[in-house]
Amino acid sequence: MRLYQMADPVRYELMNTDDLRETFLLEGFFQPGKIEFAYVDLDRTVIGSAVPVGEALTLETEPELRAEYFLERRELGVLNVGGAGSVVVDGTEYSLDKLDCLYVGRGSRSVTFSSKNSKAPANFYLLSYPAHKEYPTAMVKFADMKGLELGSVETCNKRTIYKAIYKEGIKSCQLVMGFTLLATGCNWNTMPAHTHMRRSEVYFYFDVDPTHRVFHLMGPPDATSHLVVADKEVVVSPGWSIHAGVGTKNYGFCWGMGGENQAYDDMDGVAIAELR
Ligand SMILES: O=C[C@H](O)[C@@H](O)CC(=O)C(=O)O
Ligand SMILES: [Zn+2]
Repeated sequence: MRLYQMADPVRYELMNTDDLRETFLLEGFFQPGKIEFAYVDLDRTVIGSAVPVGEALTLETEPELRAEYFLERRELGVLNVGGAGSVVVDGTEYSLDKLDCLYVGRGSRSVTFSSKNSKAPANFYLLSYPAHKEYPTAMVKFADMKGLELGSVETCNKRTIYKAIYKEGIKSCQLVMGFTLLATGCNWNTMPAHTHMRRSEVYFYFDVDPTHRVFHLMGPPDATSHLVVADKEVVVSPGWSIHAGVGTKNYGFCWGMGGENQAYDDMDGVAIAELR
């Protein structure tokens, strides 16, 4: 498992493009037939992917976790951004079509991933945080999520926020997870931007046209930088950093958070004119 150590705002100011990319941008997930993981020291986030092709893939513990099994002290969120698939948790099967989301509670011993059709494999995005108690494993289908409409065509940021794991939805210890889909012709996410010191956030961009890119904006509001992000890449956002982006075309992204406060609207907003 790759290990990432986050930079603080002081080191951030000294970083060039390569430094920024090596620290905040995680590439190389979604290898066919494999499970991939990265461990980020910030909030002890584990980020991963599972792309089952043919055989089912099993969630194995990692040496760095010093745990008998992966979810011994952790909880896991799973979002399918590929073809139809299923996840079996301790003998119970959950069928996940594209954009269906599963929460797997602490203490679940056996987790396996499979695809319905190897030619159109499931692409499971995985996000895990430490958990202090067990909450029941639960799935929410895309069709049953109530979207929150934000933005407008005039400001190029018309988009729908779908919350899956959150206070009024699937319960968890600290994981908050959902995704945002941009309307055709719109390209700005999370603008106006915000920070939230009580939680770090992980952005996973998907459905980015392979010939297009998203310019992800990060950093303190008065000292922003950008990362050029391709499809299925991940950006880690510390509490002191804004997280927003503008694509050369519309796209989707999964946002996931860990920390001490699950209130979705606990954000410190930044006026657009304050950004530098
Ligand atoms: O803290 C919450 C997150 O930054 C995202 O949910 C914001 C987002 O999806 C959007 O505005 O498009
Ligand atoms: Zn946020």
